[in-house]
Amino acid sequence: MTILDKIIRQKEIEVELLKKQPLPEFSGAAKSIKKIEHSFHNTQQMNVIAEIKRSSPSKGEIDMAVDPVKQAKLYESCGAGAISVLTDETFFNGSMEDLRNVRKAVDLPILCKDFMIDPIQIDHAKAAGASIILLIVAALSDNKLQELFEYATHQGIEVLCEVHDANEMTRAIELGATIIGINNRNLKTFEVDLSATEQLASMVKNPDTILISESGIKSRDDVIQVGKEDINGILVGETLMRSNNIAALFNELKIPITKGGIPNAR
Ligand SMILES: O=C(O)c1ccccc1NCC(=O)[C@H](O)[C@H](O)COP(=O)(O)O
Repeated sequence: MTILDKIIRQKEIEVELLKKQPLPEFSGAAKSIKKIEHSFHNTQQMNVIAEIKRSSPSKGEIDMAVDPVKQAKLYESCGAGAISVLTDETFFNGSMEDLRNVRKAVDLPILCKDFMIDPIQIDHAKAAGASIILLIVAALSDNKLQELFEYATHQGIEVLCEVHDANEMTRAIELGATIIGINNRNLKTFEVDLSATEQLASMVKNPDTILISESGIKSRDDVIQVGKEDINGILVGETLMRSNNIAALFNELKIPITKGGIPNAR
């Protein structure tokens, strides 16, 4: 059984529990939630989705003592375009409470980084103040993917549709996903290969699709590599969480971009 299978099995248990709980009040109601779809178009620098990640199955403990609110405010002040909060408890030591607290502290779009298999999870993400949720194509049948995509969209929640290979990218395009994340990490083997972004981004022909390169990005050179294709943003977790100079790291990662990719990257 792969780690993704184990995570999904755990989510099935959690979903049954969520269905027995009352839905918390929407804590982010007072905020005007900015959309990634608008803010990631036509920018002049690489957009950074900065992640709050205490630990992970592939790396173990990263920063168990992190204060998610302090970290999110730091990301915002350094120019993050959005914040990703890992809300899974069992495998990443995150929580929906983290997201709720971050929502109160920052005005940026917030991605609920979890493993969605049921609409009830989208309700809880929305109630905590998420503006965008993740749908991992590898973890969902076509029917489930469509159901969750339509449900989230109908709720006014944006969807980051995550792919790792050509077949998944075809499914995301056929679904009509407007924001596609190319995960450089294979969630079954943990292997990271930044060339996944280059290979899969070229399959996207709609210039309005927002493309995000996810995982394994550590340096300016890595951004230049994934930016050979026309991507709009990068999702960075571990490197930011381990950095002791986050402002300098943002300067390194926020490379000028133009339509068609980073100038001179090829
Ligand atoms: O990070 C993992 O080990 C992992 C394992 C299984 C499923 C998902 C996993 N990570 C979620 C992510 O997609 C990353 O947190 C995100 O892309 C940031 O990656 P990184 O910059 O490499 O921390």
